[in-house]
Amino acid sequence: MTEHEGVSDGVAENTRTIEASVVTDFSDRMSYGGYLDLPTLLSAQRPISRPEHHDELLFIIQHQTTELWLKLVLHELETARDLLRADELGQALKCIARVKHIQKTLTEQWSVLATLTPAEYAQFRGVLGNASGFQSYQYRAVEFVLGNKNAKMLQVFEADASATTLLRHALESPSLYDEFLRLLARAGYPIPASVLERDVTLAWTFTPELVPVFAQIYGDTAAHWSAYETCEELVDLEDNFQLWRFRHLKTVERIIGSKPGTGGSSGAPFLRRALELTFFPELYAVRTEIPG
Ligand code: HEM
Ligand SMILES: N[C@@H](CC(=O)c1ccccc1NC=O)C(=O)O
Repeated sequence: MTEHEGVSDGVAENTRTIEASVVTDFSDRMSYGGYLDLPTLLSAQRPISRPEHHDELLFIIQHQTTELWLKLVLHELETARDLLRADELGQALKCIARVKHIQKTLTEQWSVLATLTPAEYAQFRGVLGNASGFQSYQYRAVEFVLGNKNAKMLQVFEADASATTLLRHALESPSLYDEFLRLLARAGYPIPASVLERDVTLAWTFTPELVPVFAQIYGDTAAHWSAYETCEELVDLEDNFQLWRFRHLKTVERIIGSKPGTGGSSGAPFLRRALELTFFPELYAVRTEIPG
């Protein structure tokens, strides 16, 4: 032992001394793996190709991590919607800010899957049968919470009672946009009664009467700051959502070209049409009305 051991021990070996205070006995204590239930999480990757294809693990983990993030996106968006209902605008914006970061991560993550070549994917695509991301109920619930409702999307979940319950609840609840418009009405903005009383189970469609309301907000941002800020946060959400859809489409094009999808759709052409969907059309239309 040298007199400098306290600071230099292990440095030459490129190892770090574990401090004596570090807890090592977890026989009777909460541990990392126990808290996170890692045995469950890490036993949920079960490739089914035989012999097992090297890249199937990538395919599974890409989907599972997306589903985990979607779970949090849904949690945050539902909370944001409830906070808008309670006129807690600042707190709602905090949730939306978090969702925006998750969306960026999800969009960026496509580059990992893009390392899967067409030939590699073709070697195990067959085992997927008719499974498809089209059957992601969390993805569909996020679309619903953002207002793009479509009751027909519940059809594919008929054999899955818990997915149906989750989606039916999202279908029948007012969307984030519905609650924002109700908040604006409470704040004195002239939101038409037809908007406030609409059937919230239907997809939101372009409502021209709202454009002058937003034109007033965008025409004097200082006077309408909190409404304006929320509008721009919603535009960010839609923008990010579309970027994810675009990267999905482009990844699909490079991996399966124009092959039909395992879910039974035409594949890339079907995904391309999703780029025409919009959550907050009036927030885009208002831009045309800005003088100049
Ligand atoms: C090799 C990679 C992938 C390919 C070739 C692919 C292909 C497709 C195709 C062709 C569809 C249309 C439905 C069908 O007929 O199957 C679809 C839908 C979908 N996929 Fe993927 N996908 C891939 C990866 C992913 C990943 C990683 C996710 C993340 C969860 C995902 C989520 C979705 C979702 C949510 C839909 C429904 C989209 C909509 O309704 O517009 N996909 N995918
Ligand atoms: N629809 C894809 C298959 C696919 O990507 C997939 C299969 C099972 C579980 C999730 C999937 N992801 C997205 O559609 C295809 O047509 O190749």
